[in-house]
Amino acid sequence: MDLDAVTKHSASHAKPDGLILQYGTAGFRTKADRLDHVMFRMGLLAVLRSKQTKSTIGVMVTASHNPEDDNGVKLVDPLGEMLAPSWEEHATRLANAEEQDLARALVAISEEAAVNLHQDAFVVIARDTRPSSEKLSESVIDGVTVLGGQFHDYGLLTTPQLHYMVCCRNTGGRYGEATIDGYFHKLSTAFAELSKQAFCSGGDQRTLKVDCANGIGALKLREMKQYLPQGLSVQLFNDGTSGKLNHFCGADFVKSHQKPPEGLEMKANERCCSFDGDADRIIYYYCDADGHFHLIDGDKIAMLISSFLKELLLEIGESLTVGVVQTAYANGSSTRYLEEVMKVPVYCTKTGVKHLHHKAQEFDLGVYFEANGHGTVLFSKAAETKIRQLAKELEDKKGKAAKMLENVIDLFNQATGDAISDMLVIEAILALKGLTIQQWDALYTDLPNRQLKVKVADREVISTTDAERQVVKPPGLQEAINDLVRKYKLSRAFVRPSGTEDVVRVYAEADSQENADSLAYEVSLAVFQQAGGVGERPQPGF
Ligand SMILES: CC(=O)N[C@H]1[C@@H](OP(=O)(O)O)O[C@H](CO)[C@@H](O)[C@@H]1O
Ligand SMILES: [Mg+2]
Repeated sequence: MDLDAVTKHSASHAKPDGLILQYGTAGFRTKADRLDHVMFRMGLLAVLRSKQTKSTIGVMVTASHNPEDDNGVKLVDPLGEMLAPSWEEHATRLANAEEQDLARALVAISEEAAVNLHQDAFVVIARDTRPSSEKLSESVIDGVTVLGGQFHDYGLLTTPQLHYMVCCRNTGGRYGEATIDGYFHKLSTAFAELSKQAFCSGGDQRTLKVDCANGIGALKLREMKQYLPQGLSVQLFNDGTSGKLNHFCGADFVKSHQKPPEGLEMKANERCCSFDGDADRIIYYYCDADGHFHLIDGDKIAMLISSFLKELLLEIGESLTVGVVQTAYANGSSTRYLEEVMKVPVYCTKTGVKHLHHKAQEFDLGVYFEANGHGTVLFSKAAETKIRQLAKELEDKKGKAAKMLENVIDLFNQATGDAISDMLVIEAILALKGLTIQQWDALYTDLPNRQLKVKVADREVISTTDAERQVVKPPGLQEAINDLVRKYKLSRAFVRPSGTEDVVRVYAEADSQENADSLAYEVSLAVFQQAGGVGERPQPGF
């Protein structure tokens, strides 16, 4: 390592005085103008990780659903998964090192992680459409090259597309070709094959309206349109030509405000969906004839997908295990429906995709979705081999089901949740089953719920257990929540410190919206009072 060169280059990526950041649930995120040093240092770290794993590592510059003037960065590990936890610690340490300690921190990390410094390093980089992203990705490249790493800059990609590229590059092309064309080709071929019966020539054209959050999803979906069968017409809204990224639009806005995005004209019963700013989340919705808005979130998506998979498995007569992984934010009705009606085992993990992904790997077919629309399906190696073999051997109805499952494997992005890939899976399932969005929605009714944020002086004073459903500290807070929950029917509430924002999140559900709202308010007040709330006290009413 040429530490003198590192120190010299680092001087032009100076760390703002006193700035301390944490590699959180989704990497580093803050205002874009405070991130230059982090980008440079993540370039350095990616080189070390690449040398250590003897693999290509990805660096994605994005702040997903956060405002346009934020930005962020995360590293993608060899198989397209999130960075390993021990390296998250290295990332935090490197990002927070004072200028004069940077070289020492690099050496310490290399030693602790037993990095062979003579090994070659290769890093792939991509970015979202934020105005700050291009400059920041150049800083990543500066970090990579100063340590002698090779790189390829993909330029503009969705986050899941970068995960896909990393996975392709480290699996000798078995997963697909590591180009944008390879991605489009893989997904569109699987989609066309899976849904060919539904989209055969002469059939009705199905229309889907997509709110692209004025982000990267718009660019990539527009490029993909030419690959899709005639039978599916995808109409893009909030495509970035005029509106601001994530501003009153996108999956996060729609899910958290439970209302339609601006910039998308909805007629009654039209099928619509929203991507988030880096296109790794998707949410569906529609307005009924009375003008009521209906949200179909990640829980209902998981339900639709797992029921389709179960039907196909039943058809081929294979007893492969299907498990659904959720977080505490999953609507109580969804958990009940999956367990009691569909008889699918459901597991709850901590918030954050890496936890769900990890749990989902325990099943032959692991379906995971956060309620906010981030998710995918993972197939174990054994299940994939079995299904591909059956697709060759079986005939008639069984053979058809096995081939469909094979196409489902290819259509899902198994590295991470992917709005484009998930959208195509959902569109295929709805078309094949002849389901309208209303019929899908009607399979169960969500319990009314409310999410709130509370500002506290230090959110780390709250610690939780039981997949974040119970508070352990500060003492007395969980008892207070229990007492409040007891006042309402079909109620549930929990609080946890956010991993991406400086707030404590409060979630409540109950038998009516009014009750969910008051429970959420009362719990917020308890947090404010017992966990050091700052600023304005929570107020009732929304
Ligand atoms: C309630 C909620 O939606 N939380 C989000 C949010 O995490 P927090 O730790 O709650 O800030 O951002 C994560 C990263 O995008 C996402 O995985 C997660 O689901
Ligand atoms: Mg995102």
